[in-house]
Amino acid sequence: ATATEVKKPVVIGYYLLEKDQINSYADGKTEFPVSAITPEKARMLTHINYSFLNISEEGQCALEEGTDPQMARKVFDELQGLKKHNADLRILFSIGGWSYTNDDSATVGRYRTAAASSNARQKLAQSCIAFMRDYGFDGIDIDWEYPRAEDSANFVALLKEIRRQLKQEKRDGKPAWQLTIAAAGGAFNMARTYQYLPQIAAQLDYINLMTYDLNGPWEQQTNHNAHLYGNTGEHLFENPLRALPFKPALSKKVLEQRFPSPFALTVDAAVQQYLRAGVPAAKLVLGLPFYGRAFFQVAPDKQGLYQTHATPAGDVYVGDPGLLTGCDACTARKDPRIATYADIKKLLASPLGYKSYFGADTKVPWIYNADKKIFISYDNEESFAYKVTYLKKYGLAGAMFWHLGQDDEQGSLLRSLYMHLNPETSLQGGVQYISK
Ligand SMILES: C#CCO[C@@H]1[C@@H](C)[C@H](OC(=O)NCCNC(=N)NC(=O)NC)[C@@H](C)C(=O)O[C@H](CC)[C@@](C)(O)[C@@H]2OC(C)(C)O[C@H]([C@@H]2C)[C@H](C)C[C@@]1(C)O
Repeated sequence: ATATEVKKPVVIGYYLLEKDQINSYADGKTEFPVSAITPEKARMLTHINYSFLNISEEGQCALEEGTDPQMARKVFDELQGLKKHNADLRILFSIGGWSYTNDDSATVGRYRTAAASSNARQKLAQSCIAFMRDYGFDGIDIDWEYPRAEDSANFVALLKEIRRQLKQEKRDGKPAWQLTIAAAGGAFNMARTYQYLPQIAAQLDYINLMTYDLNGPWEQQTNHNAHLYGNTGEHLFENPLRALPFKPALSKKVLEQRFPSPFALTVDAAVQQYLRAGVPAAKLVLGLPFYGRAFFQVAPDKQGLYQTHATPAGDVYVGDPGLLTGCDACTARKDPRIATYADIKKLLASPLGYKSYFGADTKVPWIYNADKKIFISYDNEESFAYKVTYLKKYGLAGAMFWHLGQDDEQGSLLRSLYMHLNPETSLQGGVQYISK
């Protein structure tokens, strides 16, 4: 490669296939089988992260209990098969995810324990690398949401152990093994490990920022899922990073400069906080949501923005699954609070009164249905254009997104993301057929 050749931006797509979908994979009824990742899509991706593995009771990398290993192998072989369309494509598996690792999860203890001693770390790392080799993966992504402050040093030690063992694994002729994590996209979750970020980053190829879920039914007012910039009308927060026990202590002046407070919880705020922590921009990957979040009983002022709402906030949804009028898929999934980009496009095309707006300052779209008093915050090709311009401005490695199965049939979001990241390709009219 010529010295001047700029590294291709990464496009990291999470591929979710839950246990029951794996077990019934051969029945042809899978919602989003690997075959839905068309050759064209495979050529627009640099990484696919299979979600999720868990840590077993024995402290090892494993399929979720009750997963049929033969069917899992079929799925993984199909994922590896995508490389025939794109020789540079890397397929990693992701361990964890919200359900297995949030503070109230039944299995979060396994993560804390696995990181808490050198024996446990060595055993987990060894099992993950064996799993990776056995199924032909190209690396490991850890999606622990989130290590607590008291877990942070152990978390660094775990990453070091995995990296140490990966270095021992010969990988002649194929792309080097990679180790990545999914990391907090908001200052509150970021605060837990903030002071360890340089040490965490040193072990990693990429840090996938979950710069979404910035607002949801847990907030008093409606606001955006993943707005790039703030708005003077939105709720501001005291900056939790300012209160961290920095050693040596930072002067009041430095604290005020580094951690503006109060501040708006935005994508830009998160990226700047990672950069100020000393994380190399070239390891940062900007997370994009392929889903939107719906709020109910929302007043019409400001087209539903920054209004009170009545949306059940619990992890398991209780209430009418049909609240998001017109979203049959949401009703089938029994949760009207999360709509895929595909669902949202259908709602906007329907005669049900969903109107879309775009924030001149926040650079994200939203929907308000005055008749049904429904507010939906989401992302689209327009907000992605602004986010790609932003990530290029700060020299980030590229984009990640949650998740592949939420795009529309044609894969419009992925294509717009790819084209904005690779404008030279789009000049040649469509995805370059990378034949290798
Ligand atoms: C990492 C993650 C996101 O987890 C999703 C769950 C946790 C889903 O979370 C998200 O979609 N989060 C979007 C942001 N992504 C992440 N937090 N993490 C991430 O992107 N990592 C790369 C939430 C909104 C959800 O639907 O949770 C419901 C209760 C509301 C829950 C927990 O019952 C659940 O319901 C379904 C939809 C049936 O899915 C399962 C899970 C049991 C699976 C296991 C969780 C999953 C994949 O839907």
